Amino acid sequence: MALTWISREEIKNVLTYERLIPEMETALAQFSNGSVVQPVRTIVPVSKVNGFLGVMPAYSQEQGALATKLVTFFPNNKDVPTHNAIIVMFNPDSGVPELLMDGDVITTMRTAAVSAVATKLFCGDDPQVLAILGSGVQARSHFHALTSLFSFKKINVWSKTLSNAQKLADEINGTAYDSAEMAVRDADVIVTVTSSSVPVLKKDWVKPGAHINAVGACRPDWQEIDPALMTSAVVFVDSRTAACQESGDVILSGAEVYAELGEVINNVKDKPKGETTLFKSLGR
Ligand SMILES: NC(=O)C1=CN([C@@H]2O[C@H](COP(=O)(O)OP(=O)(O)OC[C@H]3O[C@@H](n4cnc5c(N)ncnc54)[C@H](O)[C@@H]3O)[C@@H](O)[C@H]2O)C=CC1
Ligand SMILES: O=C(O)C1=NCCCC1
Repeated sequence: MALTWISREEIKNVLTYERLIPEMETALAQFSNGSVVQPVRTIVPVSKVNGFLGVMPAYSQEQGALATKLVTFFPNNKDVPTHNAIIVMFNPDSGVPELLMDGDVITTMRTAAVSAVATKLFCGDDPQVLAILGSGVQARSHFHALTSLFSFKKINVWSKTLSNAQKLADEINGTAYDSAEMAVRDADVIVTVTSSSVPVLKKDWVKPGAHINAVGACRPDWQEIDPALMTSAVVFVDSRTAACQESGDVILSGAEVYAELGEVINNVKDKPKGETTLFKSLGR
């Protein structure tokens, strides 16, 4: 059996947000209309580092794709990234494994591309101010994905450590804040991309009608969002089943999930008008 390896450099050379964002819109639509088989991932806790191994299989007959992503999240990593992933592709007719590829670049870009789809659905064409809470890998990918669609007049950055916020702000021509409240108060789009397991974004700080992409806190006992914000915003998810099993922000607040993004894309659910919207991203 000859297994082809596709490296992160090869993936970086072909993957662009211009291609990925429309592909993610299609994938979300197919997931929600049932044409993709994608059970909630299996999580193997690695408790000594408060991390996990996630096993994420999927099958699309339409696309002739049978694959599994294996991803680790070790939040205490310092000299290597906190997330590491590989993807295995099997021949969908024979079940023979054919491709092994880097999963880091895809995880990094795919996550931001899905937030970009959500932002485009709920924010109109002209959001002016973007706030990013967090300053790691996803903070950077979200900057790139969102600025591939929108021309923000101002980009605010907050991080737990001010020097990290400043470093990112310098890279992206943004403004660093030492208070999350100050960073988000005039924002039309807010992205929470932290490894925090307690809320970093409060309801009272958010401008009514803003859109939030809540990307961290993917375990049932972790939160990134104030419960009062979860229950007052219109909440969207990538997968309703996953949100009810994995999202502490949904489970612990008791927030109602209004719709999957795919249901809005498929015109099964209406878009809210003028309300604060929150996309709780868990990953696919
Ligand atoms: N929804 C999805 O599909 C995906 C979600 N994620 C999640 O997004 C988040 C960010 O991921 P990366 O940027 O790759 O990680 P990273 O390790 O590169 O960055 C993490 C950021 O969180 C900050 N942070 C850590 N603890 C904090 C705390 N207690 N309070 C506030 N900030 C804190 C760090 O300072 C850093 O800025 C993680 O929670 C990760 O699991 C990552 C990939 C996919
Ligand atoms: O979808 C993914 O990949 C991940 N989601 C949550 C955090 C770990 C990676």
